[in-house]
Amino acid sequence: MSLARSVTAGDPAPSVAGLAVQSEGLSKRFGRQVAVDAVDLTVPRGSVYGFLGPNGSGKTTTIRMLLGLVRPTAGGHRLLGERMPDHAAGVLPRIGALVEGPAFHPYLSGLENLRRLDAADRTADPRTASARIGAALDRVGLGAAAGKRYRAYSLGMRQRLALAATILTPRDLLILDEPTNGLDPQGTREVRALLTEIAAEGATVLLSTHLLSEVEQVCTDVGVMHRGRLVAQAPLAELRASAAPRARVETDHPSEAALVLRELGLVEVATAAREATGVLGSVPPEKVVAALVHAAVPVRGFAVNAPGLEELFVSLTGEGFDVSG
Ligand SMILES: Nc1ncnc2c1ncn2[C@@H]1O[C@H](COP(=O)(O)OP(=O)(O)OP(=O)(O)O)[C@@H](O)[C@H]1O
Repeated sequence: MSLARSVTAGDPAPSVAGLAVQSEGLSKRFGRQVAVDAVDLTVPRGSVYGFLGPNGSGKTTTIRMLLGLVRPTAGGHRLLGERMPDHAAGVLPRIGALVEGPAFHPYLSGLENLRRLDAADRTADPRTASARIGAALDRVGLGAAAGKRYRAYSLGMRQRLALAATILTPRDLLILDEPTNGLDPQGTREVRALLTEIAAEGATVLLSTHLLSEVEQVCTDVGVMHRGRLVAQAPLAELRASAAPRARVETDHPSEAALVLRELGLVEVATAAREATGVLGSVPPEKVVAALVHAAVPVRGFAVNAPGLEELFVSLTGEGFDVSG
């Protein structure tokens, strides 16, 4: 019996069940402008998925569609395996979202603001409210500033309070739009550590960012947006491997050189008119040179190209990424 047939009607297919977010052809037009163009997201459960792209590439609009804050022009999606928006009532309480800061009251303290939000959550037990709110404030590093009025909070503190609001109750999925925006370096480090911790506890985290370094530091998976399109999506380790250092041998005898590269254990060995290339892996470049000499392959030039993730993404999008932070 096929796996597909063992699933009862109406159940999501097993592959879908393994995904925290899945979209098909998700699209949004604003008048003539296509802001999001047929995006197929696959966010594995338990991953920290970096939704990476320059400003204006469509990340926020995609996130707003995922959360049902804006209606797609075309396409659809599932969250935690459930078709949206049909199952919104059951699924949304399991999701924490940070999109545009929640409406915090300027004259109430951070603590009082969280109390209000918590009280409005019908799924939260009022008897454990104080412990829950205190823990959330501590986790985002606002314990000491809990009694301060929101209007006196810095941008970074506001961002942390918004984050605290998303983790008041345990969530299966966090969807965060630029969660480290406006934070100082220390705050940025703390929030990144917190996200890693939340993921280690079993939740899936989808965060948008324009910082490649953020993806490299916290994410297990990445989706790259460019002008409304998802131009790449893969586990980070896979992308790193495809951006791995490659040896390039300039020679009039490319097939002989390729043979040497293969024998040494280089992978993805390829030949062109006057060159042979291969991914070095753990083979040191000097060993390649020595082997070529030993095999008497006439070499005119030798180079190691290590494109790195940044170069790989730039080649995909034709645009640079902000690598600071
Ligand atoms: N409500 C709207 N009406 C018209 N155009 C919009 C609207 N919202 C977004 N856009 C346009 O859609 C495109 C994608 O914007 P979006 O905010 O989704 O990008 P982004 O990648 O999140 O960038 P940023 O980080 O600057 O928010 C932009 O060109 C933007 O101007």
